[in-house]
Amino acid sequence: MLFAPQDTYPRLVGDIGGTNARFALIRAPGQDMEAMLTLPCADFPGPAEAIEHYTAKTGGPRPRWCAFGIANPIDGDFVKMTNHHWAFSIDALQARLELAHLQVINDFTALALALPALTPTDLVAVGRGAAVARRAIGLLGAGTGLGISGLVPTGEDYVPLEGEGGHVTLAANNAHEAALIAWLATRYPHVSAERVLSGPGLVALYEAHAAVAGVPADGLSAAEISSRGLAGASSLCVETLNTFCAFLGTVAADLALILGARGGVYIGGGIVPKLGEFFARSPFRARFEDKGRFSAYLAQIPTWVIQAPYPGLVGAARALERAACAAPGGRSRVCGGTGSRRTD
Ligand SMILES: Nc1ncnc2c1ncn2[C@@H]1O[C@H](COP(=O)(O)OP(=O)(O)OP(=O)(O)O)[C@@H](O)[C@H]1O
Repeated sequence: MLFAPQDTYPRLVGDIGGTNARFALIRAPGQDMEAMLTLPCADFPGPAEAIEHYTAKTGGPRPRWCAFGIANPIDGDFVKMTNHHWAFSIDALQARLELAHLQVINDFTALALALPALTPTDLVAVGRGAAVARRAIGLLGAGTGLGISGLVPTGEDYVPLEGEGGHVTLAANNAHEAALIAWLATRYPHVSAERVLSGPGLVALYEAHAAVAGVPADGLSAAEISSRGLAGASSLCVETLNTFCAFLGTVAADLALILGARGGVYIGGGIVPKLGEFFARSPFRARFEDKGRFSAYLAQIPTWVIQAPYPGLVGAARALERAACAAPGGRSRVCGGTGSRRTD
């Protein structure tokens, strides 16, 4: 079906994590995202209510096209979130919201789509290395869970990866890490990377440090562990944060090797961007390069922390733009107005 560019607006974009749902609007072709709002998922029975709350607050004409990333694998029409109670049918959601087009994609697939649109001010480089153009790019991020994705170049474009890399098996790099993993294995049947590299994982890692050191663990939240670690107020929290960064270095390097990510590795999610200078000084980068015969290969690969405030929304906007361009008549009739930031 042919359509005019304005038929795809207003566009609603979203980024639904295990804890927070973020939304924004693109009202017309060529306009930037506006009215960004973050809502706690726990306050709503499902995405329909959260989106209705958002659109009632922002006012204006009803959105016609919508895309959101969600922290879940997408396999068919029914989505049941792993990290909280939301469960919904994509078709029913589209009908209830009276949308002409609805795209629900994995949140890290959406974030991967945003990467080419990020500018140097959106990124903080950690360590050396230089990106090679038109090579694969890696992406990982710890939040409520551990998201992993990437971009693989095809022709003039990229294909975003949709996998479940957060559930790979966590590997130890030394005897202390092996002891931590052995303790975690008494709690979980499978010690995946996400068991450590996430908000709940940071708490588990702190408890593992306490158990291995033979000292009592205080009942701290992930945010409390990181704030005490950043302030140097607790040696156990400092050690926990350093081990967290080291494990992230291991997993980021594994990802870079698997993808051949000479285009660089990006780090997003809700946790690392809050660690600031601590992360730059942490064992992350040394561990990233600590791969025996492949250390020199990894030393050439840059690693960046994403500091942009709403990169998932940029990715959802890119997903809509790609869908509009791919629709019959879209390339000639729709692709003029990006409604999101420039891509490569
Ligand atoms: N300052 C902090 N330090 C460490 N962990 C934190 C901090 N603030 C929040 N967290 C943890 O980060 C997680 C929330 O991450 P994020 O903001 O990415 O949410 P989300 O987008 O809903 O998550 P996701 O997309 O991973 O499901 C929670 O587990 C929380 O405990």
